[in-house]
Amino acid sequence: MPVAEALERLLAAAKPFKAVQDISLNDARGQYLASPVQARVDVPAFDNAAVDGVALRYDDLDEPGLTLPMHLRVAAGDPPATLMPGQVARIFTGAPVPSGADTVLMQEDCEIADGRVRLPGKDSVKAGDNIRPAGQDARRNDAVIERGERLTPQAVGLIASVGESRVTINAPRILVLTTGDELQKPEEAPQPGKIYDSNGPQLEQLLIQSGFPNVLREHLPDAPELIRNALTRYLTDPQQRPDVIISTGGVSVGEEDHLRAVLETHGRLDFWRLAIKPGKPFTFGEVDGLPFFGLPGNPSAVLVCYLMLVLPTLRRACGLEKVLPEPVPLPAKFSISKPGKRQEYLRVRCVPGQQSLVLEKHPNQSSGMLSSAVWADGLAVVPVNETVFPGDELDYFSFADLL
Ligand SMILES: Nc1nc2c(c(=O)[nH]1)N[C@H]1C(S)=C(S)[C@@H](COP(=O)(O)OP(=O)(O)OC[C@H]3O[C@@H](n4cnc5c(N)ncnc54)[C@H](O)[C@@H]3O)O[C@H]1N2
Ligand code: MOO
Repeated sequence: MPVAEALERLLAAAKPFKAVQDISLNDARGQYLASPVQARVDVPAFDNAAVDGVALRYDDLDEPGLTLPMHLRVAAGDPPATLMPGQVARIFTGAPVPSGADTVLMQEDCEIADGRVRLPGKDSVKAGDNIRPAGQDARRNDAVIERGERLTPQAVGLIASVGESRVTINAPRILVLTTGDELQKPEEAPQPGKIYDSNGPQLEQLLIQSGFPNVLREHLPDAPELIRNALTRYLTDPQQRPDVIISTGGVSVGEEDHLRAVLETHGRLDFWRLAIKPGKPFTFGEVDGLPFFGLPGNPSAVLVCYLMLVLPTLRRACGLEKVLPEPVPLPAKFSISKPGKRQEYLRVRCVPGQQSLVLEKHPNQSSGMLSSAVWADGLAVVPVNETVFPGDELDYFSFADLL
């Protein structure tokens, strides 16, 4: 199955997460909103001065050089005041513009001395100059951030500006199951024939960095009975029941690859095997109504499948429409002379070229390697059946944009 079709099916199957949580805005950066935030107030709440200077009525500027006493002084935080025709007010940045005034002059553009101001003529000023109108940033009752949006620091600031101190976020619990008899924990001494688990730590950090911090992790041996028991335990314990399950390993064709069989008997297998490199044995299905992503065991396949297939699906379940960043077309600095049967995601670096940034490929693209993924700053996509020559443009996704 082509990658695009698999993604379409995953997104279509994504059901909104039921697990939501009401949290302090101070803890919300990086999280996905479960309901939109509505402005309680206009922002700014009142017309206010954008500069330090003088507030007046534009029509009072008919006589260039006219010198007037300043009747009022309004600073930020002062209550609203009123200005009569022919009067001017000393005003400071952020202060409410007095009713009756429609223009603010910057103090550098007029002469202020001894409580009086010498005014310029109309030709150097426009009515409304230097006033930030009420509601310019947000209007009362409007949604300032939509459901599904991921909260950036700026979004946190905007939500604070409309008077909200708490938000409701998506809070799915994600169970990560690593499988394989060959795996051992980092704290154990190296054993013959064994390798250290890197998928568990990598996947947990990918989830946390992309806004899903509620991760449970367990390692299981290559034993179908034990895998079934563990699933049953998680599914029947309300304290631990996940909203999503992601496994790594055991989805290929070998005799020790049991995950797919467990999925078929314990739940439902929707699809298996994609034209994606790395990640061919990617598996998707459902267990007890929960989405189940079976990622291959190779660590770089885990990275690519998570970023390109799993994360977009999690984001859609949060309510987000645009689940992948726009790729940037950039010229390759390398060639691939043999067309592939799978869409390939190359670990690349974006480096300065003669005319633009260009893509450099790591010389070793083995899906068992992670050092090339650490060297890389993103992924370049080579479509099925295509060759690449230096200068050909490829779609590039930076890790920073993807996460
Ligand atoms: N006869 C075939 N063999 C394989 C095929 C195939 O089409 N026919 N596909 C290959 C491809 S492509 C991939 S990808 C792998 C995926 O296999 P599995 O998903 O069943 O994964 P495992 O066999 O369990 O592991 C693959 C590889 O990754 C290592 N691994 C597993 N878990 C971890 C972990 N948590 N941390 C670090 N490394 C891990 C494991 O030791 C293996 O070396 O199948 C190919 N074979
Ligand atoms: O699909 Mo695999 O991850 O290329 O080795």
